[in-house]
Amino acid sequence: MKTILTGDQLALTIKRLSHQILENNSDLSEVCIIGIQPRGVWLSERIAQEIRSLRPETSLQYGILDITFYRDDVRNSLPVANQTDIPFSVENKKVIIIDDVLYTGRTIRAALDALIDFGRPRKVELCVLIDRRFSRELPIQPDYSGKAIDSIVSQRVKVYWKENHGKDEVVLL
Ligand SMILES: O=P(O)(O)OC[C@H]1O[C@H](OP(=O)(O)OP(=O)(O)O)[C@H](O)[C@@H]1O
Ligand SMILES: O=c1cc[nH]c(=O)[nH]1
Repeated sequence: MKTILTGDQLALTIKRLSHQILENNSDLSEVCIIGIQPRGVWLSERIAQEIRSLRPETSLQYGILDITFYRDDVRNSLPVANQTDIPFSVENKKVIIIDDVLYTGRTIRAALDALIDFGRPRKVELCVLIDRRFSRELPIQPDYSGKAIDSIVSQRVKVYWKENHGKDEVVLL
């Protein structure tokens, strides 16, 4: 096991990603942040919280999206859906999709399909905490990346969150 990000590094990375999103989007009224269920939501909530504290005067459009029934891969177990909550229109907005790990790109492909059911965004960007680069099976790349790592198929990135696991840490198993 190798630590990719310690708790302190993770906190700094989340701050950086939030600042980069603000740097590229001065007008937050046109922006929607959407966390991918289940694991992307831990990250998206932290980023949304950070952006709200940096821009307390604006109300951030924040939602969560389940992609279970849009996946193109067969799972061994019965699929269990999570909640989707997008209480605003994405029509003509800039949507920033947030997930914890980008590996093959299939989750994000599914997320794009699921998102389109809510309208036609003007632009969609992708923000991930860990980019397992050179592992993609689809032409999908992040616009905001916490850390890009090299890894092999037998490895797995695991992201631990205080709220769920009692600690903040990212490891490569
Ligand atoms: O780019 P991809 O290959 O789609 O992998 C990335 C996804 O994998 C993880 O989810 P999850 O553990 O639910 O998916 P997995 O079982 O495919 O790893 C992670 O939270 C990402 O959503
Ligand atoms: O390493 C990986 C690959 C896909 N999903 C994860 O959560 N970790």
